Amino acid sequence: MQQYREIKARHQDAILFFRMGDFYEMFYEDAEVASRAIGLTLTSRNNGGAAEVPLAGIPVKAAAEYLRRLVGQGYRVAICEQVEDPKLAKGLVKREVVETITPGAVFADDLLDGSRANYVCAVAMGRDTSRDAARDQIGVAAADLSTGELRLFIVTLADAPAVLARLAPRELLLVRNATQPELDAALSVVDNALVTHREGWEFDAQLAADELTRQFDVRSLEGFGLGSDDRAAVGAAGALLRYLRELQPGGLPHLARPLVERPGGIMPLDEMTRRNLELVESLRGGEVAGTLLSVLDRTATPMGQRLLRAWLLAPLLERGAIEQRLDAVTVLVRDPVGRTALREALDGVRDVERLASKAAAGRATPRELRALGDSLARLPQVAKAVRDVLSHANQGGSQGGELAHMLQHWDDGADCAAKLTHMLVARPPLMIGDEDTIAPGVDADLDELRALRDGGKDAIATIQQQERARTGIASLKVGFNKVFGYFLEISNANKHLVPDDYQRRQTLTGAERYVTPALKEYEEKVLSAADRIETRERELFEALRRDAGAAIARWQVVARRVATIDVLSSFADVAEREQYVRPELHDDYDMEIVAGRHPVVERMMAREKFIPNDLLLTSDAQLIVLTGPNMAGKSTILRQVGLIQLLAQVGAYVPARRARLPIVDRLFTRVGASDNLVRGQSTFMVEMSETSAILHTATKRSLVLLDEIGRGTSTYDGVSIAWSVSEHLHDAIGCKTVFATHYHELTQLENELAGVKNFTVAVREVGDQVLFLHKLIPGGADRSYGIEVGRLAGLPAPVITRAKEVLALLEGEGEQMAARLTADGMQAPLSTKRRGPRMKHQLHADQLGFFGEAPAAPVDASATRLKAAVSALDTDSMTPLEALTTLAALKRGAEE
Ligand SMILES: Nc1ncnc2c1ncn2[C@@H]1O[C@H](COP(=O)(O)OP(=O)(O)OP(=O)(O)O)[C@@H](O)[C@H]1O
Repeated sequence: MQQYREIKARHQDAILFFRMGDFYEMFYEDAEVASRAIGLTLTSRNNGGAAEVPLAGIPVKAAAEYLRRLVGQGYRVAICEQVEDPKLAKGLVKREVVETITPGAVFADDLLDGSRANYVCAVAMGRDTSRDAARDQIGVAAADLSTGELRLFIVTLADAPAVLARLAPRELLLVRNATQPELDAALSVVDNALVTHREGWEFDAQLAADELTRQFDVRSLEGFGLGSDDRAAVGAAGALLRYLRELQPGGLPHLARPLVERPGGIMPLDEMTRRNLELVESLRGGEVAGTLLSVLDRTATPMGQRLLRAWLLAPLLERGAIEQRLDAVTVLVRDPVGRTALREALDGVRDVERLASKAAAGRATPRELRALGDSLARLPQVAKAVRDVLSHANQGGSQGGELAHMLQHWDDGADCAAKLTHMLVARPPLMIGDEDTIAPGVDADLDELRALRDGGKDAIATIQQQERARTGIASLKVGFNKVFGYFLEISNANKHLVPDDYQRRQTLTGAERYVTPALKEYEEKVLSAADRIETRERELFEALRRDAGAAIARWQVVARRVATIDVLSSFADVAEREQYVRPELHDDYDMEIVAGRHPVVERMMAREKFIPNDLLLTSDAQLIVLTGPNMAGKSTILRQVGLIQLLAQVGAYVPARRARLPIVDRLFTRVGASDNLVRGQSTFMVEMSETSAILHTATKRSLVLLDEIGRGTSTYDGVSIAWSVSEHLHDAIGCKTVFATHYHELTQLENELAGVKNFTVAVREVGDQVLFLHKLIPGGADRSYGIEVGRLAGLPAPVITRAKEVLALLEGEGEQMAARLTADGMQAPLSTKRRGPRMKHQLHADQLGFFGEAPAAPVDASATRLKAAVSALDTDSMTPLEALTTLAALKRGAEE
């Protein structure tokens, strides 16, 4: 236990799997935690007379499954192996922790999702002093151990959540005890990540620079595009490297040189937009089904699948870069035959990125190394298919954009592929020794040993014939087991025929097993050959794996290119199948979508059922107020505009007949009330902070899509906020905006502001039923048909009838109110600038009065009346403003 305690002391925060023979044992608290977490049986062990030690063990062979479950629940597990042969050990067997597995640092396939990267991110805060006004700067270092990818991000505090949400790390490394409330807020977008705190000095930029230069064997970090102002990112990378090295004491030979990303090239997508547009996860359930990703994913390789996901979360901002991708998609769309050939070539390509990483980390099994070889061997076909597509395109005068870049300095590692497929058998075993791994004809020694082994086996088979003839026992057979080796088995019925020179080895119920000197002689040959074969195979295999792994940088590059080709061809495939068009991008303001469709909703119905819609946003119509009944399709139109713009900036074709689009610098989508209660904020508060973020960040070049601002509060507060938000977006920001709302009052904005246009989604009334036409037409809606939708949803008939009565009453009230307002000399009923607080108050009191729940001011002065009024209040459903207003009314009542 002494050895255990010493090792455990160095791995306090992990569950220690302590190797003892064929088991990993866990002791004390580790055993208790593991037994609770994954239902292991807890036993105990007598610790030399001292107290009982809780103990739980798992067989080494079954460890992968237990690991998967523990790590899946967010635990870290340190694997402590016996690092010397117990037979050769003098005294206690030496043991060491060979790796620590955490949710963010795993290699095993069953702990990874092939369709997404598995990042561990270190985040540090710094200051950018290079500008006139020093600004907070966030450095994020992200590593995916399974692919060897290392990325550094230098972002502003405001953009940090977008980057982190995009990376969706499984594990976060933060400075211990740092008081950084701004950073904590930014980090709140990361769900379900294991947080690991590290000492502040580990994030020191100077130390980190040393760490990085040592790891990548370079003189300075300038070659990576890192300068002295990037202290936060460098610090984060240093801390991350140090941490990963601790987890992998064997080193990180497969870690690629860092790719640095700065603001500018990529549009930061905030969490609400990412969620509301359901880019890679559905709003409900967080699944891929029903997302943009699910529609666009026709990739053939896991690398392509991962890259597609990353692209959808990182739209581009530079027109040149976008056009490069679009050019590539165009040549692929125009050449269906070439594209089919390309997709066929891609089809058998496995996860080169992860397989190569395993090879470099010395973990690839024989089967995986062969899969790497087979996949690399297919790459020349991929290159040929791309070349064919490009040469067709060239004949038509097109250069091929990004696709052409993929072939520049193309290195598919044909040499290595040939070596791997030549040296390894076609279907190698999972482990050396189970079956042959190295192909025949590769190594003379090995061939000779195999001839010996096979000759021995043949000789043994001959012995069976000879001995049957000699003894006359037809059922005599030669067998083998690991304990006794080769033997001759004779059933009890024939025991009397056994010759004298047979030596008995084993007695079974119905038979006896014997050996002869000749059998032993061949057995010796066969077994020693088998031992030597395994040793030689291991030598050859490990050398081969080292060679393949040493070229990791080449494989990382080619894997990335294959992924890009795969995504581009997936875009082309979807474009053709779903009849998407190439967006026409320009640098001006206007946005024109002709017959646009929602890529996901249209797939949920027969193609002709989905009604396409046109949308024009220009400086004369920069803010569209979109009203219309419930269920008419307002949210669908809103989202489809966002998705079309996003797809265009990702470099994909878009679901429309024609789309002339500007490049927008930001895309904001606030839809409905998102459920942020988990984060301890009220729905309305969340809505307001999201709106506030948009107003602070949007520019003239942004696209803002708002659905139902202000719904979470009282009608008058809501309308007032929606009104002033629209004015601000129109006057102060000037961005393109589509504002879907049930507040029909907002349609009056069209009369007041030059760039506002009203649109509505048409419905037709047939009798007392409503037909949803889903067609966008100019003008405003005057009714919501909410009750009709309630009826469709199955509200009981009496409730519907009563709702209609109440509506009629309310509408009567509204008319009276309008009349009163006009009498008061108000121009536009909702020109809030002109309407003072007194008036708001008065409106409110009317509203309360109608429902008769709260006391309308003035309240009777007597204490009993006041008490009754207070206890009648439904405080749970009141908004803060209602509460204040009512309180003021009560106070006035009390004072009278
Ligand atoms: N263009 C369209 N063509 C065909 N069906 C559509 C179209 N747009 C929407 N729909 C259908 O109508 C349903 C309701 O659409 P949506 O949620 O966009 O309505 P809404 O006006 O935003 O409703 P609410 O105001 O109640 O939120 C969609 O789920 C879809 O089935």
